[in-house]
Amino acid sequence: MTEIVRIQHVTKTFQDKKAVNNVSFSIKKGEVIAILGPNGAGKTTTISMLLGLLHPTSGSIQLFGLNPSEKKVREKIGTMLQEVSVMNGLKSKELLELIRNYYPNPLSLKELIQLTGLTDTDLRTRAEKLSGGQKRRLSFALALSGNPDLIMFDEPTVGMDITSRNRFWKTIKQLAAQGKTIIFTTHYLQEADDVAERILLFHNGSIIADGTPAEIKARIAKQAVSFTTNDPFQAFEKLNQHSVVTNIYQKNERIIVQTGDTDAVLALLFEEKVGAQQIQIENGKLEEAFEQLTNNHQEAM
Ligand SMILES: Nc1ncnc2c1ncn2[C@@H]1O[C@H](COP(=O)(O)OP(=O)(O)OP(=O)(O)O)[C@@H](O)[C@H]1O
Repeated sequence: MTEIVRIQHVTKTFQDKKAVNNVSFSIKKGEVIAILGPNGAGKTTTISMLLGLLHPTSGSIQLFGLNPSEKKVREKIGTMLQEVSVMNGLKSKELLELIRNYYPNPLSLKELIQLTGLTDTDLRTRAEKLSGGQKRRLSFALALSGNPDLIMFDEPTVGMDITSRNRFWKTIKQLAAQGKTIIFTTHYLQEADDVAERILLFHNGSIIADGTPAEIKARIAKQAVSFTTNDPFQAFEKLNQHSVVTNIYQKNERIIVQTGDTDAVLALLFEEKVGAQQIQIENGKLEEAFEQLTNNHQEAM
């Protein structure tokens, strides 16, 4: 598969603050990537460098095998930044036509309307009179107007209501299905889990985990099998002898068996005849994985 993004040993220092610290990763065509992390993790700085708006203090960045600031690269990129600023004096439709004309292979107005949900009223309104939500729709349409191969967003859903948010992610999934490469930053674990195929988890300027949402969960969130039984004491005794059981405890009426292999524990429940009822498999939550990863990392430093 074609490599679209390659970042090698990139560091960005502001005064003596290392906002991004020796980060390397590459992204292939068609991947949907979430850059996830708490405040100050280095997400915006990374996206800004990918967009060619900031230059790395050291290390190298290539997009489509070229420098991010080259015209050939810029024509293939669409973006919507946190601060939405649009040109005053023009109606949305005029602005869209203007920007579309910059690109060799733009999307039609009809396609842009279909993708972003821009309304007739939006299109007729002058840029300075647009509401926050209308501005967002316009800037999303502007981002897509050049029919970009690579789309990058910095916290795209901040300030969107739930309907706009759902619509936005539906469109992103549609674009991903067409083979577009998509990178977005977010604080929201749920968003990363729902939309991204791969998460780069940033903390203090470094990548502390890189994998699918499922891999990140499996790596550290504990999975468990839980059940009820008439004889908890006997269940404890029997299950505790097996090395596949990492921890066992009782919570409310349920016995919780933590493990790296829920299938093996399930088999044990029947082999050991512990009288298990109402059996459930509990998968680790991404929220917990996120907290544990960032906490562990802090402790290690
Ligand atoms: N222009 C700048 N000058 C000085 N320090 C900066 C500058 N830009 C960012 N920083 C610092 O670099 C670190 C990383 O900032 P960055 O904005 O990349 O984080 P972030 O993960 O996007 O955070 P948030 O989620 O709050 O937007 C922070 O400590 C920030 O204060």
